[in-house]
Amino acid sequence: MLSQVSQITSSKTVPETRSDFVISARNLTKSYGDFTAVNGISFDVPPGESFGLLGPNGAGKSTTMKMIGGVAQRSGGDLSIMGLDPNTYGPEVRAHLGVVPQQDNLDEDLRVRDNLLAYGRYFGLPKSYLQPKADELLEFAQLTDKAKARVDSLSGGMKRRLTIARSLINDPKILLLDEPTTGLDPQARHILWDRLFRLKEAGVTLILTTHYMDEAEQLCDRLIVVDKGAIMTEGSPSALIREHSTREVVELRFGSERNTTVAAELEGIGERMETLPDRVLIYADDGEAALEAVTGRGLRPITSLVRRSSLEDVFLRLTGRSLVD
Ligand SMILES: Nc1ncnc2c1ncn2[C@@H]1O[C@H](COP(=O)(O)OP(=O)(O)OP(=O)(O)O)[C@@H](O)[C@H]1O
Repeated sequence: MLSQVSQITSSKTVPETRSDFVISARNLTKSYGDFTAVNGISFDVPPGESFGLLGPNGAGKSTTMKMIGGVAQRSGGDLSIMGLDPNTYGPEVRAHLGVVPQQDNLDEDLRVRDNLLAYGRYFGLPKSYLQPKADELLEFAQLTDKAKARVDSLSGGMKRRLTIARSLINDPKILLLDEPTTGLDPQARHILWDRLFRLKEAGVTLILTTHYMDEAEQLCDRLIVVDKGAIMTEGSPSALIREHSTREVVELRFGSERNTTVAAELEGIGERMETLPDRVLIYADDGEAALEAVTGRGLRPITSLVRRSSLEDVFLRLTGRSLVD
């Protein structure tokens, strides 16, 4: 189907390109006046990969997505999508992309199924393709029984699924998802993750931004950790955790007054310590042994928790800050 979409939207002769990557970025930069939102980032995404941009608010994730999606012009660097430069081949590149923006921008005046049909018509897709495709996508988004419902009657999770269904109308090879589950409750997030997994299984390349470490760990084969417009590190979630953290972490809460003063008394326990306003983190491969060492010194935290290291710990290690402020 994609070729059909490409034919419909293509106005130029598209060069034959060969690349091992569906997206390649080199020194990608975006400035707004004097402010550099994306500061020379480089990455490659092979086909079928689920690739994440993880970072706090303002890191430059959405701006990067907008450059890939052709919504924002880059200020510098090179970008290739399916071997094509989106600056030169905008419509041809967009024919390969599905875009799920951070804010749902569904047409609230149209019913659920009509949203899909209207979007498909905008792509110039024929009715004979669109009717069955809309039904297939409603099924995929678990919205078949909502086909005739008004969009404003849908829950946040349903709206997100409809936005994703809509982005798939042209059978894209690459799906761009900007903060796909922000604002959703845990159940809605899990349903969405499951749908995204299925797309990945079907061979769609997923590019997603998130500031949720659990989402990145669940969905991403590989990710870049972005802060202040630059890449801090790159790798699979498990490799990043292995490289930048210990196996386990002990979280101790001594009360807001004491958390910052207790550090000296914990000296030497575990491999490393982070003191945050609300808790102290001790990094150790054996968390239980580290906790025993704490209590062995006569220290009595109000709460204690031994957990596996996560991408949050990677971010903290690299930036000294928490992912979610
Ligand atoms: N049109 C714009 N004009 C000026 N500055 C902008 C514009 N768009 C984004 N910025 C700034 O660029 C920086 C990066 O923004 P961006 O939206 O890419 O971050 P983000 O990592 O996606 O964070 P969020 O999750 O909050 O969207 C921010 O400081 C933001 O204020």
